[in-house]
Amino acid sequence: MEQTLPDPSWPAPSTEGPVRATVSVPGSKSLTNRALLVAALADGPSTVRGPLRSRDSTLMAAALRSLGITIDEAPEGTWRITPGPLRGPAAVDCGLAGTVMRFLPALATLAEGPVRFDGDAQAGTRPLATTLNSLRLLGARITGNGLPFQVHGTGRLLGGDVAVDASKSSQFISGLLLSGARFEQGVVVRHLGTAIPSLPHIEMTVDLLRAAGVEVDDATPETWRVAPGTLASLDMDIEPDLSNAAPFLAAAAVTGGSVTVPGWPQRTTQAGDAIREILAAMGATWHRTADGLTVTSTGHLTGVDLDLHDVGELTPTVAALAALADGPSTLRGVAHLRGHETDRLAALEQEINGLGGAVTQTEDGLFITPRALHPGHWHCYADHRMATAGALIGLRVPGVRVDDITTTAKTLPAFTQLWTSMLDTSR
Ligand SMILES: O=C(O)C1=C[C@@H](OP(=O)(O)O)[C@@H](O)[C@H](O)C1
Ligand SMILES: C=C(OP(=O)(O)O)C(=O)O
Repeated sequence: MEQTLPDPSWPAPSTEGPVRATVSVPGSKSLTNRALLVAALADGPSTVRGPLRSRDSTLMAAALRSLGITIDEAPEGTWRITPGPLRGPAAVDCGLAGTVMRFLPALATLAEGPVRFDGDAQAGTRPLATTLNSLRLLGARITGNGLPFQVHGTGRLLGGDVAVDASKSSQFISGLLLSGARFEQGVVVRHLGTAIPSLPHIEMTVDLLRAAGVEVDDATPETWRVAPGTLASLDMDIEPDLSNAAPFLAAAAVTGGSVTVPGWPQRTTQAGDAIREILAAMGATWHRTADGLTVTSTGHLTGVDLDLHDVGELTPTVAALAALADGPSTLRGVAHLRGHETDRLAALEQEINGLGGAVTQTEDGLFITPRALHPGHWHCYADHRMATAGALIGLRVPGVRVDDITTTAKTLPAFTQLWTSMLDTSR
């Protein structure tokens, strides 16, 4: 007898009414993984409150533990990180995490012994050679030019001046800066190439290093100088992840509702903060109170022409919003998204068009003309932000099935619970 296998895809919930909810979003991936790394290099134990627990941060923590760092997790969610001598042999699983594959090799040069790096098959397609070559220029011995590769740590790195082409990822620069104070000569990183994407993420790196007492000179554009020295231990709260908050705020925007995210920081280096102004440019309104950031909308969104170079992480959410807007949109400045978890420009074009949309890739972005969309399968390509973009479109288009919603575990394992309870409280 023929058997039909159950469809493992996730039926994205849709709603005709406005979404009205308060959604508490877990900690920032970018802050959590930087805090872990800086704490691992510090001269004493650090306390990190409210860290993100997700695949990317678990991989970072596991890698640091295998290198000799102690990370104790208290039940209320606080991490206590106690540095120790960094040592190999160790094995680092990068998964699909850019922060692990591009931040940890520099730290691994400071370990005594070999450190082997590997990751998901799809991680092998993400740009990485710049990280390895820049470390070689600073004195490291590394075998391999991409995943898998091995850092032959000697417990020290000379450091000094290095020129880097970071036009494909800001993480090439952040990775060198984060460990740079522990290099014998510190590090001077100069960018040579077309514009660096995601600059707020480099500001976040500099900010965190300064919080650890490291001297960083970023007065010259596209040049960073990290003085050699010790890193002080951290005592910090992790902000909510504002890029992960974006699809929830966008849910208010596309349904004519109102969503509040508690704990929205007054001042932040997170690129995701830009979602406020993007939603405002599309016709929604936002205001901040002691309760958090609230986005309210009539449900009618205008098309926009936006350069997302600094905030590329938001592109899948913004593309989904644009597909549901009243007029066409152009998203520019995000050619580097071809090297994210998947080629996000190709994936967004393919998936929105698969539901009847009209999206065209340009050299550095997307041109999106809203069309009436129909039910269908939405493929994620192992990309957490493709999954949440599919959920957002599904809110307004009944019958969208997201093929692998579990990929949201990369940065937000609780996504489906938060999404469905946002809808439950709205009914
Ligand atoms: O340093 C970081 O934490 C990040 C930097 C950015 O990478 P790119 O510069 O490669 O875009 C961003 O997109 C990524 O999600 C996180
Ligand atoms: C690009 C992203 O991640 P990563 O840190 O793996 O580069 C992202 O989260 O959108």
